[in-house]
Amino acid sequence: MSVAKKEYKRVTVKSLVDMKQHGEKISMLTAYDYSMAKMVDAAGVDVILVGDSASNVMAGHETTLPITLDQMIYHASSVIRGIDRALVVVDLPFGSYQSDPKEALRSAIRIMKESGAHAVKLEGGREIKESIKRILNAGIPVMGHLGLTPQSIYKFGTYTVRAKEGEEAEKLKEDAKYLEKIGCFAIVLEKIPAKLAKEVAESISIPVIGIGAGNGVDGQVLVIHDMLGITHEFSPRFLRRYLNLYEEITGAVSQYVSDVKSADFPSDDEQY
Ligand SMILES: Nc1nc(=O)c2c([nH]1)NC[C@@H]1CN(c3ccc(C(=O)N[C@@H](CCC(=O)O)C(=O)O)cc3)CN21
Ligand SMILES: CC(C)C(=O)C(=O)O
Ligand SMILES: [Mg+2]
Repeated sequence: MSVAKKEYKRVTVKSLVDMKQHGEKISMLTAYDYSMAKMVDAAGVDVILVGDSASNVMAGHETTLPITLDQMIYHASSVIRGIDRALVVVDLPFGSYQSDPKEALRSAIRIMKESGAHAVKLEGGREIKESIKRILNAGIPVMGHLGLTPQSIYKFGTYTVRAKEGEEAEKLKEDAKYLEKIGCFAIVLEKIPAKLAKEVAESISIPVIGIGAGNGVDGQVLVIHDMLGITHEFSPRFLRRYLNLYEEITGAVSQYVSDVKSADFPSDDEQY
């Protein structure tokens, strides 16, 4: 397909749907702080996700469950100060939307008001439809998230590929259609068979962004620490590493340590 590339001054939820219509793939990466967001935005990424994966990569927790709404707002407000162009989507953290639709809306409003973000993302399909509808009714754009939903890790017990079986695949397809119908502007599909993801992307008109969901979808997302090789022990098959920053950074720091110990640093030129 020929791709007429249009430069969007500021990416909006509408420009993403436009991109799908024109066959232009959507690039999305996570960021959790000002300096990283500035680089990711300058490099031309379309969507920045302030993911609850901050719980893992920023705070060192084993799962995404412990991160709080206040902490997500802190990360999101830092990211917003770093960007000129990207659309910024923020994960509603575990516990901030599952108990009831009113609380879900309150949580989404806090994110929009206190961080300046442009949209929120919630994990789940029809189980959380009332919450999604309430947030949408308040004029807040919602991104869906189906397939591997890390906030439900203890229900499944593993991070293996989801929706390989008929029934789970059918449910996912119906959920995706439902999310489109009620007005979500895009959907993340995480770690499901490429064939199923392609089928879903072709069955709806809103963009489908994949992570471990193959090349038949409308865009891709990765955790920035993974693609830069900072989380060097995390090696799922879907990950492409563009740098090995773990080695670069530990190398630079150990050089600094040795320069300080040997009194090589600072030199005559590096003092007053
Ligand atoms: N650093 C980081 N990257 C992510 O992509 C990410 C997070 N954290 N935290 C939240 C979720 C969790 N995600 C995950 C977690 C594990 C696998 C995974 O595939 N892990 C192992 C074992 C899977 C298995 O049990 O089969 C793998 O080898 O692929 C994939 C996505 C995606 N998200
Ligand atoms: C992996 C992406 C989709 C995510 O939800 C996160 O980073 O929290
Ligand atoms: Mg997440």
